[in-house]
Amino acid sequence: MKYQKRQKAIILLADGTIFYGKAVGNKQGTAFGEVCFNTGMTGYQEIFTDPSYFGQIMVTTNAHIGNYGTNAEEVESDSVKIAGLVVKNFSYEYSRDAADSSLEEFLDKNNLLAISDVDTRALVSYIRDNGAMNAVISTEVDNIEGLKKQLAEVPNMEGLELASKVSTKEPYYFGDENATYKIAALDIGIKKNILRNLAKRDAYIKVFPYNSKFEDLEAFNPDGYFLSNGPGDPEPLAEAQEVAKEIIKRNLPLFGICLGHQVIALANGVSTYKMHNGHRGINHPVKNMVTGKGEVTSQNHGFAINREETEAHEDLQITHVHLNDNTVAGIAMKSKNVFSVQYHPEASPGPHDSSYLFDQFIENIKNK
Ligand SMILES: NC(=O)CC[C@H](N)C(=O)O
Repeated sequence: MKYQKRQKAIILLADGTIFYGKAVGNKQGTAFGEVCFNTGMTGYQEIFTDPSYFGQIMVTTNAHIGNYGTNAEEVESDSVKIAGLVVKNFSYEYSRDAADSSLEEFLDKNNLLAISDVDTRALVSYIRDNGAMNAVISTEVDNIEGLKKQLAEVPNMEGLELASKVSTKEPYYFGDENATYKIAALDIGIKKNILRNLAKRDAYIKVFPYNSKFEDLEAFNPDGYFLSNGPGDPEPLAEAQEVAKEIIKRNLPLFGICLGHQVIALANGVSTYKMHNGHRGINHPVKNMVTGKGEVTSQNHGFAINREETEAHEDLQITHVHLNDNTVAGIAMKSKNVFSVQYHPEASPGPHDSSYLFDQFIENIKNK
């Protein structure tokens, strides 16, 4: 048996609640972030590398994590983006032909602190009841008071701008340069599978840093514009909102996913708010209000757009609704070539019910 004497570890929540566990591997250390949970039964590697999770400590509700190893191609960015990991059973062994390393090696390479043997069911039901909050995971189990002090200094997710921490520093290209359509994508935390989905639909994409100006994107002479997913609060993203306003003003084809959707709402004067607990999983039910059809969707967000303000807005239509809590899951502008969704049609991980949204974007470009 590997690591028979593993370090004791804790997760300490901002309200003082403690859950106990053990460090994964030989790791020792401390990591801070906002605690959140994902209910997906599969797709842990995609989750851990999704830039939208930057600054968050991930609790997985699936009881076995690591059992199918990792594969260099199943990433949503070039590194692990979560701040820390909390699991029930961590599998040091893995069995899958396509895997090229164990999850333990993968996390070590990325220097990520993970703790296991935590009663994640109790932890998740606690944070479901008490709402999103900051937390620390640590092997310093005898330094609770010290950890509490440090934890109190960690900034709140509300109001926090994080896109700059994960965005590309320089523009780059994705796909085949001879493709039919050119798309300018603003990277406020973009997932690779969004780029793959656009490229697969005959698009050549230029990806721009979070603080680019509309003119920078326009200089690529794109047929369509895309605003990506990403971490943190959408409210402080003034530059991205400005880009959205300029695109909207010119009635150019625009599609936004998750953080990008929130930015489009803000550009229309609709406010966003922090949810009690976000939506994170791969079986979230959404109703398409235009077709009346249901979709099972992949979701990962802790903020949402204000429903009343969206309803009152004369140029906005609610196209998608989350069936668990009636929050707005998608919007379109009535007089413009602009639409967006709060969830993840790129589905990495997740079901493919919503991939038609990428087709719709390409149609919008064609019809322009
Ligand atoms: N996946 C995302 O783009 C998340 C958007 C935003 N950071 C939120 O938590 O709501």
